[in-house]
Amino acid sequence: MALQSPGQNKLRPLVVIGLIVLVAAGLFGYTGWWAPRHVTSKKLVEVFAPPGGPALGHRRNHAKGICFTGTFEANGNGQALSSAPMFQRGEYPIIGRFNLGSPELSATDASVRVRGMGLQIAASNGQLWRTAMINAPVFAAANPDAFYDLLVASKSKEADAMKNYIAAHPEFGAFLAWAKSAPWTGSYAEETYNSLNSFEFTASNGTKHIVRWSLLPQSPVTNLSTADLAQRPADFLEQEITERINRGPARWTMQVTVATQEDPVNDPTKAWPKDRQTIDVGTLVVQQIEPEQNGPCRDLNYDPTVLPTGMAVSSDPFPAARSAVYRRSYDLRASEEKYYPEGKSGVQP
Ligand code: HEM
Repeated sequence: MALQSPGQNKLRPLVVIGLIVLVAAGLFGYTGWWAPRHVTSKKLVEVFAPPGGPALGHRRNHAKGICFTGTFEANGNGQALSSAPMFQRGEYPIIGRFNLGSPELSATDASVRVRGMGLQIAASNGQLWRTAMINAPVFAAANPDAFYDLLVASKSKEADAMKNYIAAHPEFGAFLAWAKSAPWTGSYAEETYNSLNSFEFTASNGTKHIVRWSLLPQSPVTNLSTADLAQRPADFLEQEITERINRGPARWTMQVTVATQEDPVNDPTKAWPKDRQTIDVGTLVVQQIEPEQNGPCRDLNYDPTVLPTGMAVSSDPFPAARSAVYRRSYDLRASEEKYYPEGKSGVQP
């Protein structure tokens, strides 16, 4: 029988607590995207910087954009999936932003393949749903580390950098195929915007589903030829959307797609099969173009983890990483006072 001194007995609870902390920290690090073997938000923000340096006072990616306001008209059908207050039939105010997927503030609209939309829907009880979506049907990388490696390779001076990246990441192929072959539309109003990341919805009865969502344009879609595109002015998308909304609102159907057990929920490079259940939950109505420089979007960070009751992140590693990166980008641009356009919005990041 082993003998224990009174001192050893006193220490035991501390040792046990220490072990629990170590195991918990290990598990947390294993699941957390910021564990040492993972890329950090600092590196992710820095890798976007163009050769001439970042656009000070502006978003570190999707720098060029145009703000809007309007309403989300919920039809009530979303309640079958989520108890989110903005899924109750009714109208909810929105603040959104059309943008180009580039860190360059001076990018020409015809040169950027990825177009995006940042969106905030506010419920009357103050709860918010923030999302940032793009027109691609799949994302370029399967996880934040791979996305970092892709950005590094795309900027590398080594001739084989991209070739090597593609060889090591065949999953990049789906995005590449879309980028090469998808038609270019002539308007932000004609784009489909996809969440790509998956989230967990919980209905009032406790039922849970993993979902992704998309905004499908109700405006007719006209594709531009390459020749047409080449002739468009540098800011044609902003001019077009401003003129269009001045004439009347633009609308999108918000569609939620429900995953089955077989679907990959933690990898946005993988589309789900076309036959998955979808529910149209309402209509997004863009009513007013707002000033970009000092308007209501300036102080907003479309952090995809800002979610109402009934919505939560899933096992998809992107939203947590994006939250940290968007926060860092926000903190940087807001602290660059000389370049951060002045204005009053009252909106909190
Ligand atoms: C690890 C992956 C990602 C990184 C590092 C990243 C990085 C960034 C950064 C730095 C910003 C600017 C944030 C701000 O200052 O407010 C931004 C904005 C944005 N991102 Fe991402 N992003 C990632 C993934 C995604 C994905 C998966 C999507 C689409 C599904 C997306 C869509 C957007 C859009 C639309 C905006 C502009 C939102 C706005 O208008 O403010 N991003 N991203």
